[in-house]
Amino acid sequence: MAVFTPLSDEQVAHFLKRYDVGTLLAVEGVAGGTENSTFFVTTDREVLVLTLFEQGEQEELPFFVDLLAWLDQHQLPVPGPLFDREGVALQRLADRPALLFPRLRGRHPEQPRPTQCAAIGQVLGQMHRVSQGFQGIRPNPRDLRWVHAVHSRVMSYLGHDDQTLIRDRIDALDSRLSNVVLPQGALHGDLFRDNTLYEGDQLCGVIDFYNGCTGDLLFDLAIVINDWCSDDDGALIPERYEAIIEAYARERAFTDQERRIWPTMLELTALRYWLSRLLVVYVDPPAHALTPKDPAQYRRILTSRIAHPPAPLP
Ligand SMILES: Nc1ncnc2c1ncn2[C@@H]1O[C@H](COP(=O)(O)OP(=O)(O)OP(=O)(O)O)[C@@H](O)[C@H]1O
Ligand SMILES: N[C@@H](CCO)C(=O)O
Repeated sequence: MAVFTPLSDEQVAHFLKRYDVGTLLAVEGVAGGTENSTFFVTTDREVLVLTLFEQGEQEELPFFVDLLAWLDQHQLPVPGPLFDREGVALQRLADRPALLFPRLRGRHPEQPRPTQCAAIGQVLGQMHRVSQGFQGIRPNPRDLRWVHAVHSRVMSYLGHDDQTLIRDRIDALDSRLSNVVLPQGALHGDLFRDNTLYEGDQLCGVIDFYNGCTGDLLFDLAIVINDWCSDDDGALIPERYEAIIEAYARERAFTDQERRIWPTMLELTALRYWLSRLLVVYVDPPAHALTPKDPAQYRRILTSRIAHPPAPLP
């Protein structure tokens, strides 16, 4: 469930008066999602999404609003935040920060076809090109420094082999990533399949930018490859991998440094999600009773990336 703060129809109707969006017909809580309260709001003119921010770094919300608005202005398929009659996007409702968005059509792809993979590769490449002109700054909070900072918090819950795997990987990443300078820009930061909406092969939108940040563009692509292209054993699925990489490369050419560091970036982002999922399970469970995502899946992805380096970037 993902309505942690219920809202009455009267509260929503009153809230909508700030905007030029028509009058309320219906409000429906959205079942997906784990962090925020989300509602589909139907007016006599359109269908909207209302998000209440329950937790996380709320002082960062202006960055996310600016990034979404920037991508929307550059014709990327994202839900650009709605601005009220006074030009304000970020509001308060039920004592929480609130944003209103257009509702995008479509469903999350579970087993994406190569054509659907090509669509996300193309849009991510376009997004990265456009994001290089974005002025906002929010250093990537889940990079190798974060891995260093948090890994010791989960070690005592793990067996000897897992502890050794994590220590060895951090050592390898340290030596391979020192003095590496890669193309920078704004990142989605969590572009899993369940943060996209498709109708057939058409990508209708990319949502949930609340891990958005700035940093190595390649980090974002590696997150996508690990989630979209891994089988149950963690191995890469070649047809999906090729479709994403080829479509991305048509939008943004890779540098030599990126080509060299690519296998390392896949390992770094696999370790990042293994650790973040371990933290949720053992250290910092969410206040709400939700089934945590399986950390072992990202252990399998990590060991597969170490054993079988990917096909080189074009
Ligand atoms: N603009 C939108 N158009 C259509 N559906 C949306 C939109 N925004 C959110 N949703 C739907 O609401 C669900 C929850 O939204 P969101 O991902 O922002 O919440 P969350 O609590 O941050 O979830 P999580 O971080 O677990 O993905 C999404 O999975 C999607 O189904
Ligand atoms: N996409 C994340 C959860 C939301 O941050 C994961 O699969 O672990």
